[in-house]
Amino acid sequence: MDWTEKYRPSSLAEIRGNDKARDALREWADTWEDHREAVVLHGSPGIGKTSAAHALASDEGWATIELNASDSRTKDVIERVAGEAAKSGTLTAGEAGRRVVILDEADNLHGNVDRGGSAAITSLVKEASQPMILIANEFYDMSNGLRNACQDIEFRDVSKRSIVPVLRDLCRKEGVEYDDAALDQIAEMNSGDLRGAIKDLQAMAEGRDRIGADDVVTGERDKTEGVFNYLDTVIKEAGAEEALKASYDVDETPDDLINWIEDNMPKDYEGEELAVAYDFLSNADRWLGRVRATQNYTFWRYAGDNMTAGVAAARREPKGGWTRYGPPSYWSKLGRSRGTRNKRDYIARRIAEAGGVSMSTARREILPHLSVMTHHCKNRELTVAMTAKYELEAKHVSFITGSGEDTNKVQSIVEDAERLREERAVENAGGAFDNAHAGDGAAPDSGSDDGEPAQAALDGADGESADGDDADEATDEADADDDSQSGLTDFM
Ligand SMILES: Nc1ncnc2c1ncn2[C@@H]1O[C@H](COP(=O)(O)OP(=O)(O)OP(=O)(O)O)[C@@H](O)[C@H]1O
Repeated sequence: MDWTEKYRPSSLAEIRGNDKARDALREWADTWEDHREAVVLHGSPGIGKTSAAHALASDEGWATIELNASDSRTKDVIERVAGEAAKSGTLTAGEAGRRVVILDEADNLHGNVDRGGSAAITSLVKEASQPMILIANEFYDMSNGLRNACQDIEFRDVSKRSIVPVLRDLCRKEGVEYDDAALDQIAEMNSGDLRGAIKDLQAMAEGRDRIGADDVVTGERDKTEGVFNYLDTVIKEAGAEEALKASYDVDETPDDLINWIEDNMPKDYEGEELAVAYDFLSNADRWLGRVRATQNYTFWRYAGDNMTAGVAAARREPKGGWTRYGPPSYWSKLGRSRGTRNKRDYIARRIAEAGGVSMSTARREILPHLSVMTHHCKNRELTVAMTAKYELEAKHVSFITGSGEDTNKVQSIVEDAERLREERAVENAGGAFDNAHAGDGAAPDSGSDDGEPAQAALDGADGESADGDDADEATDEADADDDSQSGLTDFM
């Protein structure tokens, strides 16, 4: 059995490393009758938000119902639960009949925004006759209205100091011996993610009576070895079916595997086969998105089929020789934790909307390119222009440029961008009847048409990626170029 489930805290007292949040949550519950507000628990994945919600309910003797915010059925269910409970509430005085709704992924309503998802959830939250606990990774990805309708409690990453004793305790309960250094290392590797640390510990304990410091390192190495073999099979030689079989031996989730394939496949594939393989990867990506939105892990299969059998089937001719495959780049890896993935996807969405390109072009080609050009805000003018065009907040600028969110540099860029946007709004108001902009809902854009790489990337149609080196080339070029040249015109 999964240790994270087996040892899931059953009472708030067992939640580690977030004492302040824990006390605030209890206080919220104890005073719920008076304020009747929902609460949102927010913070990185794996630090105990969902566990705290359930533990609280168990402490209070409340029944729970857990729903996913982006699921289209959620609204109906909440209405039913809230309605029913309201009725029974009149019969049973006191709290015995209380039900708490736990609403996961409250920051992931984008897919539903068009259909009024966020507004619908907000009004439910406001009207609910029962306590509601919302869970989010990124508080600021929630709509303004939804944020304002809730109290909020921040969960912080669980410090290494709090993780190690949990691991030690689990080892004792499971009768596994350990080196302190090994547990230290596991805690370190998982930087704040207690669930990740527990999962690593369990994986390492399998088939061993003792976890030594060496095992921790070996564990990592073995894992990578497996991926290289898998890549060799899928990219170089296997048919679809054989490729699928190889994927059963890899110790990586499809979420991680797609990054490995995406970064290494273009080293061997070219032309038409590359384009077809990219299509399969986009399909896989969509299935991964569905898993994230619904937590329905059976979809992983479809993601796996697309990225494995699909990529193998796209190959037109056998690939010989030896290729230097490498671990996923910084940019692909960023997708690994839900927090950063949300930020990355938010920016990609802004780029896609403003530039009329697909999300995947925005994410895989334009975003890395912008990042190189604005690294540490070195090209300030461009960074301001980008911030204005895509209407980015400080945290997004920080994400793209690598400069700290709270630094003066980033803050002043956001302010200047705001000013720039206002100036342009005034200019544009003057030319509101200008047909040249008719139907262009995006931020003002002079639409220069020279052949700069950034321009090409920003205009790039999705199907263009027949030459998979495009993105790399564009990035290299930007690196080598004088930054003030490339792409600037597009924002100005
Ligand atoms: N603070 C904590 N104290 C004790 N156990 C924890 C804590 N955080 C995580 N865990 C362990 O990790 C598992 C998963 O945690 P949980 O699902 O509550 O995290 P989460 O913050 O809600 O993550 P996500 O945002 O991904 O849902 C729990 O079942 C428990 O075993």
